[in-house]
Amino acid sequence: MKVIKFGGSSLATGPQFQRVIDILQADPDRQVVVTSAPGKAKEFPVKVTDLLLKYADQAIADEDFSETVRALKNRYGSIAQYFHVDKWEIQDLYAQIDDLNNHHYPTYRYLRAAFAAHGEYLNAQLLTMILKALGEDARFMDPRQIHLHFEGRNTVLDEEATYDALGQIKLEDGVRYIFPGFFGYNHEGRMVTFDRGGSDITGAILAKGLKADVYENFTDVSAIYAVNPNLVDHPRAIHSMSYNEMRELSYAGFAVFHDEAIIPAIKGQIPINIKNTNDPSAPGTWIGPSKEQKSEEPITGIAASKHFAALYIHRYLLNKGIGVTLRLLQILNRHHVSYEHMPSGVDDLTIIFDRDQLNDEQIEGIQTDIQNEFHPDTMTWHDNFALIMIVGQGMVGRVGTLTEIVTPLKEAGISLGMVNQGASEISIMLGLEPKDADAAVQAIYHHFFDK
Ligand SMILES: Nc1ncnc2c1ncn2[C@@H]1O[C@H](COP(=O)(O)OP(=O)(O)O)[C@@H](O)[C@H]1O
Ligand SMILES: N[C@@H](CC(=O)OP(=O)(O)O)C(=O)O
Repeated sequence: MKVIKFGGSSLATGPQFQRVIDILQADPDRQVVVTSAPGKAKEFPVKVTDLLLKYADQAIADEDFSETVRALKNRYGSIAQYFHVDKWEIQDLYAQIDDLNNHHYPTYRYLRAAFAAHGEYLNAQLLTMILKALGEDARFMDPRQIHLHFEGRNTVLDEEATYDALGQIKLEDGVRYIFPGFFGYNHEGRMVTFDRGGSDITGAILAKGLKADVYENFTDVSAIYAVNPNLVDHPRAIHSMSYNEMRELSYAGFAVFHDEAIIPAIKGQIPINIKNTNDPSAPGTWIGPSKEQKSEEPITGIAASKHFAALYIHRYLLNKGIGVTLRLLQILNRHHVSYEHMPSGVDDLTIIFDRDQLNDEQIEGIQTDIQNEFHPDTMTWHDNFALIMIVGQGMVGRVGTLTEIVTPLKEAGISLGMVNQGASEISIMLGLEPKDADAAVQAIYHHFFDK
């Protein structure tokens, strides 16, 4: 059995839905289907999830949302019309859009989650209707088995409850099960969403929980490329890579697959195949356990992400102080802040944060407490910081890779704020100004791949 997830670009229009149906019908093993909300298309520049969040914010602010609701109905209506879906069935979807604003939600966060989740919730219902009309035995699955709750800014999966519940599902031959992605429910039965792009995570959880042979993830590119295709023309495709390589690359900016979606796949040892809905015969990219044979290329991919911030602290004999790191972490804990990385030198260290997770009050509070407790010689806050991750199993034990990475940067006149190599040796992280990040990625890519 295969779990097959379609991204928003694959389900954006009627013709795209037809491609999805052809892909499903080409393989009876594609039994568990995960849908995203309709994404962008040439004629629809805004994703349905963004429209729903706009609708939510307008409802919260007591503003007129009639135009937004019209746009939402138009998205589902145009797909339904393409397949001549029964008028009453479309009306039912429209009523669910209208009804969103008639419910009570305990907080704005739950309200926004319920609105956003309906992008996939309605799309899964629509796909089920269309498949049934085509004579398929298709069943809509409300993802009640996926137990989620909000914890601070994060969404947490209750693994035991989820995998117990999924373990109870007995799949019948010849039936297709259509699950909406991106959300689950808390113990009060409220919809709780993952972060943006989280339908990939739903697919991975179902693949593990239902013991799939493979997790197919259909998107709008024919492979994962060694570099973001928006930065380099015709970049080299990655045919296969390890879970750990993908985890690092998606963490650092390969938005094609959500970084947290790797974890259930690793735990269930489910191979992942990224494929293109518009070119389904292309082999795509395989992601699985570590390759036994060493790759010929030292580098598998280069990713960049610009949503970080960094705090640089310098004080002579910082390394001699006992419990310095512990006390720093206690300060972060007091301000409910988590950090991403903490590379250190003899007398200094840098703490790297996800900028999107911080507010101004926390930034101020952390600096004041560090000032009072450590009296650093220098402390500087970099509000915008970019990280580049150069990843490759082929770097392990290889001599001179770092020189090869920094040489093209020197030639391009790009200065680095930080260099850090992970203990696993499969990645090297560079920290630099966001304005230099794209040029740095291009320079490193051309050095390694344009030979
Ligand atoms: N290294 C990469 N390889 C392939 N695509 C990438 C890479 N980095 C970023 N992307 C972007 O990811 C996009 C696909 O992800 P996404 O838009 O989330 O798709 P979907 O709607 O199918 O979920 C591609 O169109 C591409 O622009
Ligand atoms: N629809 C949600 C979740 C998702 O995973 O979408 P996509 O598969 O289009 O990235 C979002 O836009 O974030």
